[in-house]
Amino acid sequence: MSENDKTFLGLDLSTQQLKGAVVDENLRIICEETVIFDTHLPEYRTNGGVTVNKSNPHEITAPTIMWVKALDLLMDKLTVASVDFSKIVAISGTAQQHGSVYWQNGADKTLENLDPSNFLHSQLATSFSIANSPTWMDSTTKIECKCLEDAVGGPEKLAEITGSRAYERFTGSQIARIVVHRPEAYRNTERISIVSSFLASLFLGKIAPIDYSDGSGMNLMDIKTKKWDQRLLDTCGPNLADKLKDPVPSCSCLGTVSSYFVERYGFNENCKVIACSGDNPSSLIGMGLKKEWLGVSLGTSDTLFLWVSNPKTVLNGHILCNPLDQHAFMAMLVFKNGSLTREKIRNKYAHQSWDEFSELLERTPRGNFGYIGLHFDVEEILPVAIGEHRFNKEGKKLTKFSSNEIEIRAAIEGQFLTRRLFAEDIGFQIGEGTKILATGGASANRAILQVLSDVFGCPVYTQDIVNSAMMGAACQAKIGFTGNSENISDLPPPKLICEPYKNSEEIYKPMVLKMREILRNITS
Ligand SMILES: Nc1ncnc2c1ncn2[C@@H]1O[C@H](COP(=O)(O)OP(=O)(O)O)[C@@H](O)[C@H]1O
Ligand SMILES: O=C(CO)[C@@H](O)[C@H](O)COP(=O)(O)O
Repeated sequence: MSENDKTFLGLDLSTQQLKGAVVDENLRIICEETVIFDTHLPEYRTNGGVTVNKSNPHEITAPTIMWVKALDLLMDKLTVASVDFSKIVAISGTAQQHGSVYWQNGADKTLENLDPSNFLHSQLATSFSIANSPTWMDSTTKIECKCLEDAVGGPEKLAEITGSRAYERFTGSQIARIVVHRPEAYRNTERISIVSSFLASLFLGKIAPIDYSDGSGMNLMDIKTKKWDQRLLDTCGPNLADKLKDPVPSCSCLGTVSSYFVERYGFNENCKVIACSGDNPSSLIGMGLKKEWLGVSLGTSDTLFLWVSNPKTVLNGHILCNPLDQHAFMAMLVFKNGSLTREKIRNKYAHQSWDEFSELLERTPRGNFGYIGLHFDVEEILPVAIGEHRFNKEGKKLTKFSSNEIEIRAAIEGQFLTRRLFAEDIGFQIGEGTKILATGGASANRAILQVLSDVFGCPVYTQDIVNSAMMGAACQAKIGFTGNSENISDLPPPKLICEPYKNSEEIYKPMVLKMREILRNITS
């Protein structure tokens, strides 16, 4: 195979869809396909890729086997698109963070002996001891979170060790809940994966290890030593070290693709499988995020992240292991009510049209006459709050606003004001010289980015690829293959999309203060 014939496969198993892209040596996309869970796999009846338990709305899961079937479907789509699988020299992936997969006793053997004439989903149907994987949207583990913090001496101590105080969606407390509520299923669990290492396992034909970066989103790992903390493992469940196995450096080579993919799709038997990671760490890679930039991902969740060398302990946010540099870290803030909330607002006030939504958003003045809307459709992480809240300039609670455009701007400004407030609280340097690099589905919307730019007082850039997590996965494949992280300099450069209006700081600085007051009232 000549140099130029080499290709890489990057996959993104995110909340709402599974995407895959084949890229060439210069990271140019040759082919890209998507499987949307709600529409392409309606038999699983998910909404936004997840299932909300009707009797406990905090319990939000996804059928594990749906993700397997999505991979079968994606591979078919790539085949129909005439991808030459024999040219792919390395595969890697990215996935929603924190979600967990419980492999039934014997699953590793099943993975090793897959029959290439059959679909993966029909062969793995009985391989999961828990059928519905807890997702990052779940918030059922308050009790377990308290136990984790108590085990090491409180939230600060846990944040110092693992990079985060206990969060309900983090995998440690989720495992602990399974141990309490499904003890029999836990006993029958051979191994536990997080969604990214689960994706790697399907290609590897054996249960894959967890990478440092996504592993630091579990409240179980010491982010400095990169080892599981035994006290935390013991608090969550018996023999947990055996079920997790040791984590590995991000972008490390795990082995070659399983014979199933060689025989069924014509992959080269030397094709490497590179450790998969979480969608936010992969986005940091796929954006080529430099030190002076703030990454803002507007996907199902909204996240803010940046590269940090010497992180402080933070209580409202996370420090994760950096996926590119084992001595560095990334700081991150996550907001649950991102795109699905914007979609709700669009459907209610703009006839389900992004064009109409954008037009109405652009028609209202910055600051929105002081009207602020907060929409926490599922329990928010920052702040911990739920429900719809509307306020006028004087901070008086209202039940609705007088027009659709005021509703829209109030909701979008409300989102970005809370994001700025929490970003400032954990010391993100926002101001002169800060540049935002936006990604994720909603970064295609210029009107939304203008509000982001005005509220933060920074210019906003995007890249030619909307899905930086998937591009990050392709980069991981290339880095793992070549063993060199300098090899990803071909990423598209950031393009300036909008700059803040001159008086935006005069408008939004006081509104951040007002927001602080509002949040104090709705969360107390
Ligand atoms: N033009 C648009 N304006 C605003 N939001 C958009 C637009 N196009 C797509 N989106 C949002 O992007 C979201 C999906 O983003 P994406 O980053 O693909 O999600 P994830 O990776 O979490 O599955 C959708 O829920 C949709 O609301
Ligand atoms: O919980 C987090 C990060 O801590 C979320 O960001 C998930 O990783 C889901 O990501 P998207 O599907 O929104 O990309």
